[in-house]
This record gives sequence, structure tokens and C-alpha cells, in this order.
Amino acid sequence: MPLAAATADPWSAAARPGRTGVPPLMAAFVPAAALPTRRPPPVRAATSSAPAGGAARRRLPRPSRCAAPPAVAMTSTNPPPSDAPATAPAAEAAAAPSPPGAPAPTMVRVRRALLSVSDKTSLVGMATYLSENGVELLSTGGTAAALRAADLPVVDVADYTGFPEMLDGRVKTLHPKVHGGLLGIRDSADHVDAMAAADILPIDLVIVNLYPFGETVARGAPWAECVENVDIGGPAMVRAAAKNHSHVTVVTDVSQYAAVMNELADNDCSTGSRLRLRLAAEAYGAMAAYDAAVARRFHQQAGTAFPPVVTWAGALKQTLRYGENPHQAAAFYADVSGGGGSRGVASAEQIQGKELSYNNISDTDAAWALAAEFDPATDGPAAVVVKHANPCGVATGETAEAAFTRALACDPLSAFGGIIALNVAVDKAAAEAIAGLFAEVLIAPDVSGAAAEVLAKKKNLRVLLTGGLPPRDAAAGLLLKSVSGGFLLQGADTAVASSASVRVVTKRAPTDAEMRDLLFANRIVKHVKSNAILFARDGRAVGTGAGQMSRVDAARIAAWKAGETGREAGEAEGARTAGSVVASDAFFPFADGLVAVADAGATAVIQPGGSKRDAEVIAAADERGMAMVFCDFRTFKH
Ligand SMILES: NC(=O)c1ncn([C@@H]2O[C@H](COP(=O)(O)O)[C@@H](O)[C@H]2O)c1NC=O
Repeated sequence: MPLAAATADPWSAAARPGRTGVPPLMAAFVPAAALPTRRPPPVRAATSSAPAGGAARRRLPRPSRCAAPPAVAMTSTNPPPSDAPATAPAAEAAAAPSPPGAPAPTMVRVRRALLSVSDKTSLVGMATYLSENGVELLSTGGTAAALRAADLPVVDVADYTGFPEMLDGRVKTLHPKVHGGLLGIRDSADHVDAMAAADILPIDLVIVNLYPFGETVARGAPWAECVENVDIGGPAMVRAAAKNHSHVTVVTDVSQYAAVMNELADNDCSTGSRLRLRLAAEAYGAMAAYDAAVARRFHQQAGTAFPPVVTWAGALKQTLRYGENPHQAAAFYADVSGGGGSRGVASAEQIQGKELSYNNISDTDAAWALAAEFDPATDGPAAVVVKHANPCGVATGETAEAAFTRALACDPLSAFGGIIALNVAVDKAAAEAIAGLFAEVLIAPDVSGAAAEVLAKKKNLRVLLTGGLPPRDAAAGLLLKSVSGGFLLQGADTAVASSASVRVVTKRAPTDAEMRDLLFANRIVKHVKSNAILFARDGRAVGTGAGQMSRVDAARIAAWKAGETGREAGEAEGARTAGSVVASDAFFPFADGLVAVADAGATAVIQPGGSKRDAEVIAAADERGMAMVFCDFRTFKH
């Protein structure tokens, strides 16, 4: 079906402003003062079925009488990529009340829409709604085919421009008749003249989502396929429409469909300036996120670790009640630029419990990172309890329940109100053990059905499921930390010691059992805030000194804490640390720290080495018959 010819179109020479007055359809382009100035009502949930079919150019009903728009799934897969949460930013925004004293929105009538989408979720529902309310549909190849299959009248962009889609789809919409229709200023006589002279029709609504670049990269597609999935025409249209938001509405995500349909339904097929501006802002954000993902992959291909300009993009996952403290505002974003990795806190599914808080998320991340250190295939089940970002319980065990029970026994006092992480699925026995502790969050790859029933009784316990462990590869992403006026980037700390990699520096070498515990302790201590000293024994942490300004204090606190906890558990004095091993996150600058752990009963130590006084420290260990190994890497955590 050809688009209405320019002479028959409201945008004909006869209808140009400043020439013949304002024709009926030009009402869409006159200032708000000339239009009914009702505020856009809040967005309603889209619940009912599609409006009954009817004449193609039937007007949108008035809000008081109109049927609600059809239900539209509020999810999208493109963009953001698969790990990112689906959000409904525009819907939320439109639902927000206008600030007091805000001017009434300027309304723009939608008569022609261009639809070009890779993610065709809810496309037919949205297009049907537009078509049934008299909006002309203009569309690209695959999108037009989908609309035609649904018996919707649609004009191919190629027919409108007179140019076929070419170069394997690299050129479809990159044409002045498209971009002129998006960028022309409707109340500029010069623009109107130029458009009419070139047979350019105004496009009032653009619905575009982009080639799934993030998903293509995430599934490890070859480089050439990644490049082919860089969308060019889509972003060009989105940017043009967003720039011209005074006249054009731009939709870049399926989650925005409901808000736009509600707006149209409530405003006689017009959109208000407030929604258009918000959608334009979201469009630029979406394009920036897309470009960030493209730049990241291109830099990876070019081998650039730290590019001259780095871009990072996040998709709002949830606003939080407050930040680290109640007087700090906060929100939680998922990384959608390809740097966030997978199977982490941001992509986990919360299956029960209250809303996560800022500190919950931060502590859960710490707990999950430590639990994920342990590979179920080689280490067996492992459980972690975290408080204030430091582990207060870590253990492996034959079963998930055993690992948790042993982890809890490390420091039951501190574990109260903690965050629990497991590296294996939670079964019923583990769930029953966990249910005995007051905890804020449980994070695990999965839960069994029976475990879910047990946990459901703990209504306040937030349960997060990650669907598995993060991949164990070196490309674990970058860590970002903000500083005043900037941010620091570094690679994730993936260093792991093995019995083959460590160097025995004392006269006595560790026994096999000591070596196992040394390597276990070394993997934990890198998750403890510096200065960190950790006692461990039999696959369990038994005493931790965290976040101290001097290493000797960390050693003394770790020993004291182990003693206190043992005493409270009714154990013999010093039983926990007798025969234990110790990991230090950095070298001992003096022998005093080593002497402190030896006095507590530790028999073996793992540390990076590298102190000017290594010789003194080694001598102190030898004097006490201790075994000490150097792992040659430091694991500070600040
Ligand atoms: N090259 C172009 O002119 C162009 N114009 C629109 N696209 C994209 O093509 C996709 C839709 O294609 P189709 O309608 O054929 O399924 C959309 O994701 C849209 O962003 C283009 N493709 C890539 O750049």
C-alpha cells in the first residue's frame, strides 16, 4: 500500500504553516495553547484485550470511554542484553505526578509511525493498536513482514524512499525521506517547504529496537558476526527522533509500549511533551549503552585493556530505599555494556523475601564472590557467611548442609543477620539448617523444590538464585571503584595458589593436610578486607582479623576471635587454633605477626613474601618448627 501522496497528505503545500493558516491535521503541530491542555493521566496497567477492530482511521476514544490498550508484555531482550533486567522506565516516569507548577505538556498528534525492530515481542499488539486508531505504519523488511502476516496495512520503507534495502540490510532507512521526516521542524515554514519539495512525509512516532549486539557477543559469536550486528540505521533514526522530540515520539524498548499506548488513548492519539522528552532521554541512554557495548568489544578485539575513553552503561534494576545509610539516596544498576560478567548478584533472580537493600546487595556480592571461589567438582560444597563485607564463616563439607553448619560454627555470634552464599544448590537438609539462623539473604545457584518450601516459611529471608556459578575464566571483567572526580579500574583478582606454585621457605615443608588448609585459607583471605589474617583448620575458617591498620593487630584479633568463639562453644582453651594454619593477605613486615599466630598454635603459614625482613620472619618460623610457603602474590582488598 503506497503512502498517501504528498498532495493528499496533511503535510501538503496547502497545509504549510504561514501559508494558508492551520489545516485540521496541523493541529498536531501548533503550540499547546491552541490545543486542549489536559495533563497526561497516570499510566494504567494494560490489562484488557485489544480494542475491537474497526475502520482503519477510527479515532482514539476519549479516556473516559475508551477501552484500555491491549496487554503488552513488559519485557524485552534487546537492548539490554540477556543478563540485564527488563525495566519499564517510561511507564514509571509517566506514572509520576507532574511537579507542582509545571507547564501543561505540549501535545503532538501521531499520524504516521515508523516501526523497525529486531525484538518483535509485542510488536503486533502495538502496531494493531496504532493502525486501528488511524496511524499509518511504515516499516522495514522483517518488521513489515511480521505486520503483514498479522493483516495490518503497512508501507515498506523501500517503497516510500524508492530505494530497495541493500548491502545485506546495511542500508535500509538511511535515506533523506526517512531522516527528513524525523528531523523536520513542523512549525518552521522553511523546513516544511523543503520537506514538501522533496516529497518527505513527517514521521511522528518511531519504534526502533536495535540488532542484538550484546546478545551476539554474549554467546561468543565470531568477530565478523559481532560486527554485522552493529546496528547503524536504527541508532541514526533513534537519535534523529530524540533530537526532534518536540515533534516526534521515540520508543526504543518493548517496556515502553504500554506507556505510549496509554498516552495515546488518553490524549486523542497525541503524546505530551513530558513523555516525549523522557522517551528521548531514555533513547539517548539506550544508544549510549549500545555504543558502550560495541566499543568494549572493539577494544577487546584490538587488544586495548584500558582505552583512552572508557564507557560504561547500566540499566536500572531497582531504586533502593536508601544507600549505605538512610540519608543517602541509592539505586541498583545492571551492567549492560558487556563488562558485568554473568551469574552474579545483578543477574540473580530473587524468589522470595523483602526488597534488597544497598548493604544487602553489597554484602551478597562479597559472599557470592567467595563461595564461587570453590568449584563443586573439585572442592565440594562450600558455604560462606558474610557480615559487613567480610566473611565470618567459610567451610567446605560433604554436603551443602555440612558446609553451612561448619561455616556457621566459625563465628555464630557474628553470623546473626548475615548473608549466606553456597556454591551448590540448596537441598532440603541445607534449607532446614539455614532456616535455623536469622539471616538477611541467601544466594545460591539453585534450590530444590523441597528446599524452596522450607525457605518459604522464612518470609523475610531474601533468596537469590544465580542459575549457576560464574565461568572460571581469566576474562572475569573489570572492577570499578569511584574516587573523587574519577574512578579506578582494575582486573578482577583471579590469582590462585596451588601446591605446585607455592615455594616452601622454611626448613619444614607443610604436611599434605597443612597444604590443603593453606591453599584453602589463601583463597579466603583475598576476600577479607586488608590487613587480613585468617586461621583455618580442616577446611574451615576458625578466626579472622579483618580491616586492621597493622598486620600484627590483625593477627592478634584473629587469634583472640578464634579463642573467644571456641570458649563460647565450650571447647578447650586454644583448641581452635592449635594445629591450625594461617594465611596473610600480604607479607609480614616484621616477625611480630608471625610470632602472634605461632603463639596461638598455628603450625603453618602462607603469605606472599617479599618483605625486607623476610629472613627474620622465616627464622622466627623455623625457631618454632613451623612450615611456611610463599605464594608470591599479594591479595589486598580495600
Ligand atoms: N541499515 C539501516 O538502514 C537500518 N535501518 C534499520 N535497521 C535495523 O533493522 C532492524 C529491523 O530490521 P527488520 O525490520 O528487517 O527485521 C532494526 O533493529 C533496525 O534498528 C537497520 N539496520 C542496520 O543498520
